[in-house]
Amino acid sequence: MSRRRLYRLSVTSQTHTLFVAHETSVILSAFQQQKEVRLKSSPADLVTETDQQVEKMLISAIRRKYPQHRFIGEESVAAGEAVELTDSPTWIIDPIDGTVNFVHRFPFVAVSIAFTVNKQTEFGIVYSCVEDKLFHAQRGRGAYLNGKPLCSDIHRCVVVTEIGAESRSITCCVLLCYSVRALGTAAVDMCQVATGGADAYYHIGMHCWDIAASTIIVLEAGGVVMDTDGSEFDMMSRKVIAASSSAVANGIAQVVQAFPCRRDNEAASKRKCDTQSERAVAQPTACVLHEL
Ligand SMILES: Nc1ncnc2c1ncn2[C@@H]1O[C@H](CO)[C@@H](O)[C@H]1OP(=O)(O)O
Ligand SMILES: [Mg+2]
Ligand SMILES: [Mg+2]
Repeated sequence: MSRRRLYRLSVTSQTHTLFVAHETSVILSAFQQQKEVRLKSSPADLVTETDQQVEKMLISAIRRKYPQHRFIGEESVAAGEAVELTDSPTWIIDPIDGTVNFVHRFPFVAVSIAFTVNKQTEFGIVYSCVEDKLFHAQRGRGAYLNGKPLCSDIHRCVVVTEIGAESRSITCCVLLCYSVRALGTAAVDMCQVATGGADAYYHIGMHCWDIAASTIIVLEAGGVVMDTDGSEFDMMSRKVIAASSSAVANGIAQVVQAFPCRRDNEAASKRKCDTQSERAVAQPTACVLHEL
């Protein structure tokens, strides 16, 4: 499996070459192997050595180039780090989205990386490794699948969601739409809305690293992203609807009944984290994502 995709990310005045392919080749070679699996919060919340290894590789590569930048990584948070989204440049990373799939060799697993400045997402990358599909979007510059532009001209009435321990609202949407799908990776589910494979996606209980990158991909493809109650999307709320149009999104918001979820940044939100030095780093927002 020698598929390689090379991205050059230019952030502020610096240029950093991020070999997304290097990390994903680790995932692909581990995909067929026997894995040692550990449980996190529930029997459906798994982690493998590969999740941890890929997150470490990504963070150390980015940190070498941008020592001032901050990170929110799924496995770092599982190891005890706080979720603090500040105005500072922040990378939000899910090293393997779809770990249950990865463990079972169900071929939908993705690396999800978003980059935010002033709490706004500047770009997002979702790489569905086995499918070899690379979705990316940059704020104001559109969304792409393997380098080809995406648009949101879609009317196929397929809804994607996840049916996990915390996805109790699925029955509401089954009544509403023609068909429901669940791929087992929130990032790829949401990219289906960006491609037009699905009309809508909703999920309650996922985390910010599951959907940070795919949110900008849906928006830049012309789609709509909102809270499950129809209010403005809040990345930390653990509730999301993504749809091809406001009408579809609002239709889902009317039937989905959310249940209480602890916010991703609940503990951290009480802390003051916008220091002067962080603001200074956050000023230049220009960033460019090039496919080479
Ligand atoms: N507590 C939770 N409830 C629902 N979905 C969750 C969840 N925690 C993670 N997910 C994500 O939901 C999808 C599976 O249903 C995956 O994207 C999975 O991410 P993960 O594989 O990175 O853990
Ligand atoms: Mg995930
Ligand atoms: Mg994960």
